[in-house]
Amino acid sequence: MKYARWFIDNSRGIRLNILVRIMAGLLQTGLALCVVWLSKRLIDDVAMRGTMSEMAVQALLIAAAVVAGVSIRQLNQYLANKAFIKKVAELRLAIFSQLFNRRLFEANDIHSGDVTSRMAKDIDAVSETLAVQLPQVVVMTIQLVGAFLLMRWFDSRLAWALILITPLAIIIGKYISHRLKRITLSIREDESRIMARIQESVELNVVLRALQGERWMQDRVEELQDRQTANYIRRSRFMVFSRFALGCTFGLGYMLAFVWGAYGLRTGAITFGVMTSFLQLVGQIQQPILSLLGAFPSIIYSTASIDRLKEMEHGEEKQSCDGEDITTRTLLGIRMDNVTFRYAKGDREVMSNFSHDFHPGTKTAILGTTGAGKTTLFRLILNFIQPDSGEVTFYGNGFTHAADKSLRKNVVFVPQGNTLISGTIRNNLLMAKPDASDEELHTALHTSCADFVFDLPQGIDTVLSEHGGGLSEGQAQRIAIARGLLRPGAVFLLDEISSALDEDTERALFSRLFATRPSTTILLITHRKKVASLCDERLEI
Ligand SMILES: Nc1ncnc2c1ncn2[C@@H]1O[C@H](COP(=O)(O)OP(=O)(O)OP(=O)(O)O)[C@@H](O)[C@H]1O
Repeated sequence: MKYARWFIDNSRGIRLNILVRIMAGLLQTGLALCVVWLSKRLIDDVAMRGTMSEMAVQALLIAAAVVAGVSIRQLNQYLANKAFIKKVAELRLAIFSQLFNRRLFEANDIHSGDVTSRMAKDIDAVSETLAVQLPQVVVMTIQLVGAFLLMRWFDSRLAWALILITPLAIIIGKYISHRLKRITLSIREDESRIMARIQESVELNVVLRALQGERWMQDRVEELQDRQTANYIRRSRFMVFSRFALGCTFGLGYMLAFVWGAYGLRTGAITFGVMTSFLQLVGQIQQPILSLLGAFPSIIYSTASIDRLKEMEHGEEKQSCDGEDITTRTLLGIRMDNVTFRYAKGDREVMSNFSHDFHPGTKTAILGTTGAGKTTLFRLILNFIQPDSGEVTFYGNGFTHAADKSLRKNVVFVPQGNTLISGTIRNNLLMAKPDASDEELHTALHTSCADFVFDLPQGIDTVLSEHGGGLSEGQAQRIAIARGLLRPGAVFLLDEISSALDEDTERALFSRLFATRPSTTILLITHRKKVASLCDERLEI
């Protein structure tokens, strides 16, 4: 039921397309049944007693119905492709935007390689079911009912005999669906693990080679690959078995119709026309049933994918107000009152009853041993994580507000490490302020001591590869600082931004920064005493 709800909710945007295809499918069914009826008339009435011209008219009618049927099928195919492409794009965008709303630093975070796999394979699987398979199932069901009713009109006993096979198909289907879903889930999970390993191998290629860990990594991928292959084969065997069982059932059904018809012809109970119709109708009942059986595994696979996509929706970031950014022009201070925090239940407390007041406009150096909780402090201020108890409050001239996502516009955060993306230096900077003028970009680069950019042959339009590839660590760090400087914000959170800089550049950087931002409240994490001595306050964590 929950899957039905998901499909209904997500059919938005392609409902008209689906409706048109169902109507077209109905028309197609009507035409196919018309062909059956016209064939019967051609044989029983026109061929036996009619004139040549009547026969020609009848044959033309059949040909027209056949051509119309084929045209509608092609149109259906085209519309199905269109709906599929549209749904994939829509779902991908929706899931992509959720990436920026999910709660961060959760214990059960999904691996980035897994996210990539879900965004490709799972989205394709559910879109295929939603846009292609399900509408086809509706049409096939209608076709089945239509053919059944027409057959009942010709000979009700035979129709019932054939339809009795269906419960058998349902029982077999139910038996395999449960196992099929389990195998599919484990195939998808392994796919995610493989993608995660591949992604890490690309990203940490140099490290792996230096550690001579290539063989180790290849063995891990091979293990996963072997397990996945075994599951794929298990699933195929399962499908072969089920198709064999169902194929036999329907094959026998066809034979039953054939023998029944032959017997009827012998006893004179039916005409040659009825016999022809029988055989056509048996085909028309079998074909939708077989198509339904074909659609069945894909639908099962896609329910596994829905579960995996839903997992990505979970854990929306908390926000106290209605999502509007709050921007304040006053100087801002940050007060931490008795803050206690641990990352997950059972973990040790990273912070216990921590209190401190970062006064408006002050520059505070935050020092402490590795793992003491300095970065965690920044995450709390940015509200990426929330205290288990205690409060983090922003305050200023007549302004007080609990730390919240809506206040992020007032905070500039420059994390440690290389955080540049591929593309030009300009684009890396514009990410922080899309409408920044050239002058603003130049000023930011100068303040962050990144003047070296102007000496590059392509200057600010130099193209970088992944993670700012093409630059040294220290150069990338300074561009990341310039990017932060383009943001508005009365509070700067700088996490070891000068760790890759030489002493002279580091001193120049902080003196330019403090000179150009005299009233900005700056919290900077550092391990260097010299940097700390440039600040108004020191906080040991
Ligand atoms: N996402 C997380 N999940 C669980 N524990 C975490 C997570 N991030 C950090 N921790 C733990 O919280 C503690 C504080 O980490 P934090 O990154 O704040 O330290 P730090 O003082 O910034 O260290 P460093 O100077 O090495 O950057 C560490 O013991 C770390 O193991």
